[in-house]
Amino acid sequence: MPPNPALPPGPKGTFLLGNLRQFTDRRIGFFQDVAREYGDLASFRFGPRRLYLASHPDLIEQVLVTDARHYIKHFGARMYSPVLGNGLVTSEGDFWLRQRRLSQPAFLKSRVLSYAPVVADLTDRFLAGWKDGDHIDVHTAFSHLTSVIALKTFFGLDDVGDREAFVAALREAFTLLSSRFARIVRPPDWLPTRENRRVKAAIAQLDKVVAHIIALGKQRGGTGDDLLARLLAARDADGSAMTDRQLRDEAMTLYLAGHETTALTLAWSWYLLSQHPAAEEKLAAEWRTVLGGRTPTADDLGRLPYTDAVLAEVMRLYPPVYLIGREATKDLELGGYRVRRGTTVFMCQAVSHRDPRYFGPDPDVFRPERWLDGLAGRIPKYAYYPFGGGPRVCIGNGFAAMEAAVVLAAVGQRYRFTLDPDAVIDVEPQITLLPKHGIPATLRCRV
Ligand code: HEM
Repeated sequence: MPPNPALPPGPKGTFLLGNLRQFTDRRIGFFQDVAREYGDLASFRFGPRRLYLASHPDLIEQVLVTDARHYIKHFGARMYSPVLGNGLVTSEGDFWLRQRRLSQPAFLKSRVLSYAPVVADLTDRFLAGWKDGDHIDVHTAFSHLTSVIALKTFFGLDDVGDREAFVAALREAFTLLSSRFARIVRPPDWLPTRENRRVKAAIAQLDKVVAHIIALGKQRGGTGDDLLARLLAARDADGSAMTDRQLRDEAMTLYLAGHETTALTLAWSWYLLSQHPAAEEKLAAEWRTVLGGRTPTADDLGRLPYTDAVLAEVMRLYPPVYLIGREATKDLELGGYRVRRGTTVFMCQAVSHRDPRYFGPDPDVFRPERWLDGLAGRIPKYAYYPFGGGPRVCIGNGFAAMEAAVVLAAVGQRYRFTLDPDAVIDVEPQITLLPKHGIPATLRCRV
């Protein structure tokens, strides 16, 4: 049967903006309402731009896997290309494939597990600065730790000055670019507006800092254990290596894709555990039995089922990447409807992961036990997809799982977190799912 040429059902919007205001006001709430009211495939509009929301696992699989070659990343992802360049997250086609093949060996399971001792050591050092009764913002603290871990394991960077220069330059460039996302009209990049000049200066500064990091990597002769050393040594089938520009783009991409996402997993973990003492106690019991106070090693990682269940449940309720988008490169079919070339299809983990069809009558409840009896094998693959799927699945998912489990167990054996009684915990969905007002808490020593 030919696809229905009509649009899938969806909310009414205003003439000029479409549904953009509803989206910018509530983001996840907007997607939840759209899925609930209009079903597994809905449509809406941002200004002239036509968008779909796919909420059924089969439709998500069709976009991410079956029809993957006919989709590219959506317009929002392209907005960050001044920072990310042609790195793995933003590149397309043959170029992306070549880069993915060159990078993949650095993410082999055995390589990833070899970073566990570095993660453990940096976490121990980080904890040396903590004491019982300290008041912290959990999100800020774990962003700092995962940033230190990323800069060391990705680039071999220890120097505090280099680290701070990189983080500051990146923050400036990213804040400027993020503010462009929700605008329908923005001046073209070549126009010398005040904002464009600031973006240009911020990116020039960032490029300088990254060039320095890459030069340091080359000085070490590519012999280090970090990801950069592995990218420096990587050779294509024709023997060619990555150019400096490619190295810059991949370095930036890995850092950006790889540290805040893991920091959020940890921050939301401590928040949820602080609210669920029974789950926290079970976790502590698992660590006592398996680790007995030791910082976990790579060998321990397969022996911590409750830790894995907690992390799966945290990423179900608070998926660090809560939205994925793809743009059709030709007219396609999806769920019986036509997807015109240029249409963006969104898939929202924050909606899918709370779908009662797959997560039962309590989809909003934090219950790690639900993962212990084989739930992952019973639900469709794309009912739960914190790391995306298909050819563009997260290349760092094994790294993230290792890092989160090591840090959680290393920290959790020593400290608990008591949330401030007047804390307001709310989400701020930007590219990742941030806690809007942070997660203010007091540290309590476990021993
Ligand atoms: C809990 C932590 C993490 C989460 C939830 C996460 C999530 C994701 C998701 C959903 C995608 C797919 C985006 C799309 O399809 O448009 C992705 C892609 C990617 N992630 Fe992650 N990520 C995490 C950690 C990491 C780490 C640690 C690294 C690097 C070491 C990393 C590097 C990347 C890269 C390079 C891509 C692009 C892959 C490609 O398109 O070939 N991520 N991530």
